[in-house]
Amino acid sequence: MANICVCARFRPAISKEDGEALCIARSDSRSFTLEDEKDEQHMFSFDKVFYEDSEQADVYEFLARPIVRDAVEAINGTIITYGQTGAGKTYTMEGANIMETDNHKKGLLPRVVDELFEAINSCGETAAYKINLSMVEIYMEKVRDLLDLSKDNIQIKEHKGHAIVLCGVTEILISNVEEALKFLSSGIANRAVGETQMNKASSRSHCIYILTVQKEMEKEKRVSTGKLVLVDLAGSEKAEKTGAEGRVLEEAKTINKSLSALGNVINALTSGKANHIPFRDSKLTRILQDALGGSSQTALLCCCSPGLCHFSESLSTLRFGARAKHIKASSRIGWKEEMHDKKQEILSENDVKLKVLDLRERILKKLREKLDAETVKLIGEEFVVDGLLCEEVDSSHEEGGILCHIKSETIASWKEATNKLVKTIAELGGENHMLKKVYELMKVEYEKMMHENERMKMEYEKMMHVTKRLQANLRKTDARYSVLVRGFWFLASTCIFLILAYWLSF
Ligand SMILES: Nc1ncnc2c1ncn2[C@@H]1O[C@H](COP(=O)(O)OP(=O)(O)OP(=O)(O)O)[C@@H](O)[C@H]1O
Repeated sequence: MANICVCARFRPAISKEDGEALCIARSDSRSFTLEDEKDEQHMFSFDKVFYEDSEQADVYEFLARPIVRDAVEAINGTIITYGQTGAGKTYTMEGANIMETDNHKKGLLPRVVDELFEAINSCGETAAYKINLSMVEIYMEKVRDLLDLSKDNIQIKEHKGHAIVLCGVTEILISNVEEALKFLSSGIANRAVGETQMNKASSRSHCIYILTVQKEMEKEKRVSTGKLVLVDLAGSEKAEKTGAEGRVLEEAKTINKSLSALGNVINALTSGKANHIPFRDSKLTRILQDALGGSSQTALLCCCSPGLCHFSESLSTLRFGARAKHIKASSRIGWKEEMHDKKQEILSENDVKLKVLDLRERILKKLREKLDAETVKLIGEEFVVDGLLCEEVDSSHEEGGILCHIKSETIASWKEATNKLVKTIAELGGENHMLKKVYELMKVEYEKMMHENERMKMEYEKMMHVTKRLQANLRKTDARYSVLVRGFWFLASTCIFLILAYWLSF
């Protein structure tokens, strides 16, 4: 998935909206028009649009499945649901209920869990997997551990390798789908939920589900990790419309503030002058730093209500999505290049170590020819102690870990590049095919023209021959004509002379 995959979803009208006019006119599976009461139209295009009749499974297949598959291969991914309160974010994420078994109502989260376990169970014995689950919510600008409510102010730190870490968050090792759903269900029960006019069970917090997939390859003695983050954002809302007051109003203000901070980050990332991205302006943007500014594969689902009365909220949600669509790999390249440089640095360090090792082996081999084995061993150890020569490179050490991490980043960028290449190759293939056809046509035309040319050449030669003959005839005719003229003048002058002579004789 290049850059950010942005989709829009319109939920069906709910009972209290029955009979209400709709604000959406479908174009195709990627674009639609939003219309207000005055028939003013706003065209939008996304990677995919899920209309009112779309299935939960369709959303999962398009938006989440590729990211989940990649997480198993140690590529980080983030899925975010965004939108107005009551627009269907939680329904999309969790389903009607996290334990829901009805396939029509089952949300992204249980499907993600299913797919993760299916993927790791079908990979054979080449690798051992561990899946850990963490769940936090950002409520009133505090990060709370939903799996251990005593941790109600978790700190966010940035690791050396730019990864965002939640310090001390509970991580539960889950070994099967049932266990995962059980913990998810108890975490969800701990979420801050309140009733607003718009939504009976409105999420008053941003909820973040983190599934970490650790893959241990025994043969290669390597461990790699893929982090899958699902974010169910709290809904943006207009206080006057939701009828919020008191605590609910305070919650709404905090939610709107953090969503504005998210909007500012998106604006900074898409403005092209991203010297400073205000990730630190809110807990939400800080946690999403990885997903938006880093190397994670990210999918954003803009949830909207289809009713005309929600037009302005839907418009602002969709504008947010349209803006996010412009977050390009370029703003995330800095990180990738840094990782690439780091990788090169480590690789060249290892290269030097290998050369030194080779030198050590050669020296010790020479010494072995002259000295006994024990003395050579002692000298070898002395070399290492003195720092003259190094010990063998162990790829499973710290660098191995960094390399694994870098590898996942590199795989992601290579994958992205490969996808682009495949697309370009397909396009070029099409162009090539067309050019070949044009070439064939031109060849036929050229041959026709050459043939015509030959014919014209022959015609020309014939004409030249005729012209020459005509010229020769003309010259002959000219000569005859001058003889005749001269003869005529001779005869005429002779006659005149004879007439004069005759006349004079009288
Ligand atoms: N695709 C859908 N199909 C059927 N019902 C839906 C769909 N999407 C949402 N709903 C229903 O709409 C209502 C509001 O949805 P939901 O709670 O998911 O909204 P939300 O965006 O999470 O709101 P908030 O931000 O307030 O938490 C719920 O009753 C939900 O069951």
